[in-house]
Amino acid sequence: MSIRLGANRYGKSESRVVRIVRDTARHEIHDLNVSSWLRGDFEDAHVAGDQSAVLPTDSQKNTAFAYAKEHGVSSIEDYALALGRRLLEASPAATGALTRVEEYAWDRISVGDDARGHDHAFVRRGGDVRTTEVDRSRDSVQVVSGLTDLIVLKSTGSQFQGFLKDDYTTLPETDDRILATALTATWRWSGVDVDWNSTYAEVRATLLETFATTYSRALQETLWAMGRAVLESQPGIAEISFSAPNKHHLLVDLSPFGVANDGEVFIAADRPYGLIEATVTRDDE
Ligand SMILES: O=c1[nH]c(=O)c2[nH]c(=O)[nH]c2[nH]1
Repeated sequence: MSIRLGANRYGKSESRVVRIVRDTARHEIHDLNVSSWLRGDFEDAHVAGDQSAVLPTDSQKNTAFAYAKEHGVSSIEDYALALGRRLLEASPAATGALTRVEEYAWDRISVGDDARGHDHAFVRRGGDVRTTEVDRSRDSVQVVSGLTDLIVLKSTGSQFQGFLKDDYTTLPETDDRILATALTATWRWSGVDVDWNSTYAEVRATLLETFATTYSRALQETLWAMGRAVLESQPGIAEISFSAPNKHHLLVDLSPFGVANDGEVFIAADRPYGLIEATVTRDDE
């Protein structure tokens, strides 16, 4: 019998790093969830109990906090690039470092009629979360930007019909339904010379506008339309991937009460949900 160690990696997950920029009276906040992993030759740590090559996950966590100050957080991508570079430098046995960062957005509290909002009081913005994943090896780097939990709904402009039917198919065809999802999207950049913050806002706006303005014959078609629109407008993006739970809204039968329901009252079913996933990519990638 031959047994060997397979793929392995290790790191610190979900350090909640909050960086306040307080160089002036008008503070800024970056509220992050940071995870890192090192991969490489860590065989001895597993099979011989020898930890001499292992940079502790505690040190990885400390670096995440120190770098929030030493490098700063101009964007989560820029921060993750720097953190990954440092972890790789600090760990000779590592061949790669993966850094994942989520950012929770805060808005300034508006006070009176001052449109600028308060200098140092914030209210957490609900909704979607910006994400990045930076994968560094010794001679390459790959940046994926993204968002998760972008909850969107169309109250019409969506159908689902003409689908394959078998003995177990009961779903009625519909030419007018609610389409809703909590979108996760990740887009891979072909380089790193990118304005991370402005492109993030542009991609998010493109996703929303395409969702709103495209008639949907299925969530699959909507993902394709959103992906195409992003690749058409952002030459630096090589591919975009989606994970989209179909948040079913089922028409409630009000006829027992003698009440008509022409697409007006729905039950939002949380489970089960269809899960539609797709990647839209350039031909030459
Ligand atoms: O947009 C949809 N795609 C499907 O694949 C599917 N399947 C289903 O039951 N409803 C839907 N809706």
